[in-house]
Amino acid sequence: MRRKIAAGNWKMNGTSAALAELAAMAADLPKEPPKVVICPPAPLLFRAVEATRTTGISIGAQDCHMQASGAFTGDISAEMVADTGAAYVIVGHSERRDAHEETNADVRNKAEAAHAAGLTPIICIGEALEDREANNTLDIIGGQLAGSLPDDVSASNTVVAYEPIWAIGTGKVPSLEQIVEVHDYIRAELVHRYGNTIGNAVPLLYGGSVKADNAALIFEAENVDGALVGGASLKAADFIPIVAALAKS
Ligand SMILES: O=C(CO)COP(=O)(O)O
Repeated sequence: MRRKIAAGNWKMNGTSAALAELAAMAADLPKEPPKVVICPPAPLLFRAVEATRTTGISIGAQDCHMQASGAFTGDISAEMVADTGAAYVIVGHSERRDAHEETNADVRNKAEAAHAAGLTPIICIGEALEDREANNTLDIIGGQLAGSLPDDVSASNTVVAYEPIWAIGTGKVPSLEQIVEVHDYIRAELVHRYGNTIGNAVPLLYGGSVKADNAALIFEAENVDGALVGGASLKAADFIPIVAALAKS
């Protein structure tokens, strides 16, 4: 069975006061929880790892640089992320592809840097509204998969997150049929490139306006193995019901 993962991306939200939410999440995890990963802003990584050390929660960063070190003011390397005790790193989020002009090749290089540092990259892909409206969704997703995923993907070292850009922070969620179509396509592409064993084992997350009241329906899709949650991961009271829905699915 594939790993189920409930991941929270706090984006540029949260100061040290937000660490209390991690304790609240840990206290309310369902019995036999899925893997829970919280990705706070980088300044909180060390303390978030400390705060979750004896819980079932893992910590991830929201980005890393593709180089191991050097003159890259303001950036952090995968090795630095790993040094905090974090185990995951989001790469290729659409907000970084957009605001920082990250290309598929950049994302692939970041995923390779993550692997080299022993981190599990959560590699994000997703189409814009104009791609969806022009019926180009699967072409875009296929190109992002081919360009953003490294060759050294294994059953345990990579997670892929499908986040349609038009669903992020908008309250708009694709229909279950649309989610099934894209996730089945991603699964088929992974099997095609990496073979049955690896392709069928890589967890696929859905992201984009996942909330407590729509999570159970989304988790009905066979190739949805969890969620990458933005706004609803900031508060334990909003996030734990999503974790519980995943545990039940
Ligand atoms: O971008 C996202 C997670 O990475 C999704 O954000 P929302 O859940 O706020 O729509």
